[in-house]
Amino acid sequence: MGNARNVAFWVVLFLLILALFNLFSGDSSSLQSRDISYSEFVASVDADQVASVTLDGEKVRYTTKEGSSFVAVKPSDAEVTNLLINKGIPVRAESQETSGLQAFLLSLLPFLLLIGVWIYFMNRMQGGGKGGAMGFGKSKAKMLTEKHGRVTFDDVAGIDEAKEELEEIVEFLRNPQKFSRLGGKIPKGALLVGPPGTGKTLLARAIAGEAGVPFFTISGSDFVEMFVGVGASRVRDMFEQAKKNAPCIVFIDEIDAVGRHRGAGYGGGNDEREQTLNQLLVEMDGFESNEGVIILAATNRKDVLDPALLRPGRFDRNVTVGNPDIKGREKILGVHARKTPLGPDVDLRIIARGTPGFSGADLANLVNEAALTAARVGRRFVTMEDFEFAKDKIMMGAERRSMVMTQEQKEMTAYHEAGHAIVGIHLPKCDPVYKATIIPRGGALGMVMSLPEMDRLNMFKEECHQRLAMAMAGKAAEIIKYGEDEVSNGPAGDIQQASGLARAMVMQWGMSDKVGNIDYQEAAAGYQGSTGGFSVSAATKEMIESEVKRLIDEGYERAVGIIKDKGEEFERLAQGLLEYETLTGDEIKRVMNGEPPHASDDDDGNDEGDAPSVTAIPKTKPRNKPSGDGGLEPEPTA
Ligand SMILES: Nc1ncnc2c1ncn2[C@@H]1O[C@H](COP(=O)(O)OP(=O)(O)OP(=O)(O)O)[C@@H](O)[C@H]1O
Ligand SMILES: [Zn+2]
Repeated sequence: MGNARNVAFWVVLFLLILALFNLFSGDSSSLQSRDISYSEFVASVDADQVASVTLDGEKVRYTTKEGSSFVAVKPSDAEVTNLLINKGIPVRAESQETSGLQAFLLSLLPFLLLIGVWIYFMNRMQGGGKGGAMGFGKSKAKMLTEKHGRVTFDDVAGIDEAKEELEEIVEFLRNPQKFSRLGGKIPKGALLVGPPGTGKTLLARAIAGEAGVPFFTISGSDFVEMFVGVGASRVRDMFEQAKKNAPCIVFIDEIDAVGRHRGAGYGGGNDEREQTLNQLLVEMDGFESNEGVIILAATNRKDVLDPALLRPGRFDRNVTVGNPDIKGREKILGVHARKTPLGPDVDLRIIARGTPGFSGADLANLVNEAALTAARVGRRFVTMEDFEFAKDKIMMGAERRSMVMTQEQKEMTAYHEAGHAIVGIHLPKCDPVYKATIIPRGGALGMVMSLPEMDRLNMFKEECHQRLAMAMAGKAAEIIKYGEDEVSNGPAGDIQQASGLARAMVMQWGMSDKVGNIDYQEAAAGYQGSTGGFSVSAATKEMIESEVKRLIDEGYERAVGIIKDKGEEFERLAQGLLEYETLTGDEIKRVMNGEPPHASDDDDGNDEGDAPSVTAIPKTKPRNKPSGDGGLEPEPTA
């Protein structure tokens, strides 16, 4: 490949030189030429002396046999031609004496220049050197080695769950034989899903670092090329390279760039991208999991990925990498502050508490900004004030404004989620609440999760009613706490969910006596013009709507009743969420009863500053892991 590129390069260079040479030699003859008037021309032109005459646009050019050439402005072609014919001199029109090869090359020149520029850019796109102009299909995967700094699990904090899930891959890479001997099934690939800056890349590098294997990194967008077939051959090459270096890790960042749902591209099909994706699927099927190549990919848009990518044998393992909670943030700050001298007043817990919604990258940035601030004023260590300054700078920056909650928003979210949780806990047919959080996630400011969330085969009427109450409990809580006028748009998602459920109850499941056991779902489809719909009278529509509203209203009233009834628990839980941000099911129950959420101590070996209520708890209980995203431990209540 490299040879072909070289040959092309030299050919072009040669042609360019030739062209330039001819250009100059052409010019050199005209350098000796002299402009003369037409009358002079008429007087001087003589058949015995003239070697050649050319009519060239506005001018007539002739060369004498002695070698000097003359240019005259001509009145008209006909006149000159007549003159020359009279004098017996042959005439050539519109072509230069030095025509032939030179003219040909000159006409070629712009074209050659274009080729040169094109080759230059192709080389640049290939990342210079090795790929070569003819090597478009070369993988652009970059290999990071120890030279680039070894990253280990110690450098990744606050996403312990994700780490644990990937631990197995590290084991496997360290000792592939052990696994294949036991016939264990090793995933070929894992998909790291999470918002930007949460440490997906870092985690992938840490796996390679822990296992001591090479790490190849490539971005999904590197595969996207305008030439059909290039992306596919890059994929092929990447896998070849990886197999040669096995055991190793290949990390494809932003896989959604290639992995989008086929046929769902912008403006219809995109052959090149589809071919690339197909090649990726083929390659993933084509190697055995025991070959020691693990493909990790990252995305924050799992929903747009082609389902084929997620099938068993491909990226069948999904690891969610979420934004860290308060404890996670503290740990991440700790990691990044390792090499930063901190002043005695710096308390990372307090910083963590003041940075809800910050991602790992934001926190890294925060430490960096604080260090810069300290350096600017000439301090030798970073103080709390520097952190405050840096935080303001980052939070007021445009980027994360939407993600980062103000204290008021945070409080409102806490009450909202506490409402959901209290109602969920006191309604026996609701699935058990296993987690409540006020950390923004996706489009939601917070959430209460109950298990099992889906896969219900049948739903009973009372259960549906209770679910409606739980869905409306967020809004009920906001109104109880802040009054009718202060309610936010936070419950929009809840209302959507409740409406969907209530409609299904009325229109599909025959759970409204008034409407009866008639399926109106089909009729509803008919409204939108699909065939097979039957028409429904206005009165019936009205009845359906009023029944849907009645069910939701009943749910809402029920929620209000429970929250008011359990006012004290509600208040405690909201405050607990404000303080701890994430609470597991057990912790919720404890907080509701006025106990500290966690029955264990903190694990940093530093008990100073811990609240007395915390240290009073026996320390023997093993630290229990919440099922959510990250640990949660008591905070000092200073
Ligand atoms: N959990 C974490 N622990 C320590 N540092 C982190 C963590 N998350 C992010 N960081 C810091 O943020 C930087 C950027 O993170 P990284 O590039 O891994 O995020 P990402 O999830 O891959 O983001 P993107 O989706 O934008 O590529 C890291 O280099 C690291 O300094
Ligand atoms: Zn809600």
